[in-house]
Amino acid sequence: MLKVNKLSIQYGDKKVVSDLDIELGKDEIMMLVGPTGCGKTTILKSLAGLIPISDGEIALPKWCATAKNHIAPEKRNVGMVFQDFALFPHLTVEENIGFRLKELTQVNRWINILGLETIRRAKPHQLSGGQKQRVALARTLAHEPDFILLDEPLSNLDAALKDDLRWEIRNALKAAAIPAIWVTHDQEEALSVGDRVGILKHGVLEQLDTPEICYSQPNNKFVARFLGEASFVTGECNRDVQRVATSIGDAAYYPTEADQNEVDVLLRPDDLTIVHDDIGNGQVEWMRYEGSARLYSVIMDNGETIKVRSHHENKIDINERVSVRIFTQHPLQIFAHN
Ligand SMILES: Nc1ncnc2c1ncn2[C@@H]1O[C@H](COP(=O)(O)OP(=O)(O)OP(=O)(O)O)[C@@H](O)[C@H]1O
Repeated sequence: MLKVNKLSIQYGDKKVVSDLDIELGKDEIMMLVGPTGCGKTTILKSLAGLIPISDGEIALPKWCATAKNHIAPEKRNVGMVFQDFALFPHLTVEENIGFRLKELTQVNRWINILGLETIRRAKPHQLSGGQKQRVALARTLAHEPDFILLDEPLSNLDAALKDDLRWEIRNALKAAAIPAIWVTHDQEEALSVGDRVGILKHGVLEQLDTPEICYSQPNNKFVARFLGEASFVTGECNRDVQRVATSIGDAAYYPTEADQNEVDVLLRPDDLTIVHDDIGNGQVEWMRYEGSARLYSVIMDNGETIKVRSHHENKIDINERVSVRIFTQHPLQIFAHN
């Protein structure tokens, strides 16, 4: 189990990470996301012992690092997987995976699990990007680290490959039962492969929870906007029946402190329906074709802008009148109106 307690990190006078608390279960995968420059890589480096911390502690059962008690990287038994694979070019796949290992059981185990048998004697320059990343992962896992840090491991690979490989990585981490922190810029990846997602802003963790909770019950509008398309419409809460009424329909809501009369209601594009309607309640501003779906931006007659996702066969031209309605059966998240 990995425990990070009130961790703060500074570069000179500049505080980059503040009061970070994370506790990971023994085989838990935490995705770490946030805008560029918010401190994700800095956090990974501090956990690996590559940079000093200014406050707080990082603890595993075998050691505890603090500002005064720095633990050297090689004493932490941490595994790292980078976007550039970092393989030794002159060594074969099996030599890379077994680098400095005396015993080859783990090497053979991960070659087998990650499907590298046919390339075990190849050199890195003979491998595709996906194969290189599998080798890098196998090397990390074969060394049996106590925890693993992944810094955008898939960002140098093409989209089709990413999809499969992210699941292979998740399955391998689970098979190894090692806690992992995985930094990504890909929202879909963050929501689909992690057990929990941490959303960071200016070095502060805004929310750390399951993907479902972060997506459907974000703590604030920043988190809501960061994880997927988010529209906000004005609503009025009726506490007696726990429903919120808006200009495009009403729905149940998650009770929060923002439970005032007037609130802002979070709508995801899939919470809504859109049909062509000459009278309607809004007008299509733009449409983005996504293959199986179409994403519409609609300017409502009351001035609010709403994004709606619809089946690809539901084709509506720009500037056409439409009717947009709330469709979802699940409660909606509300925020204080501003
Ligand atoms: N060695 C350094 N010295 C001084 N400032 C640094 C150093 N490394 C990073 N920073 C600053 O710390 C902040 C956090 O950087 P970090 O690389 O951790 O962000 P990030 O969230 O990983 O960004 P990205 O998503 O772009 O990779 C940034 O403002 C960055 O400019």
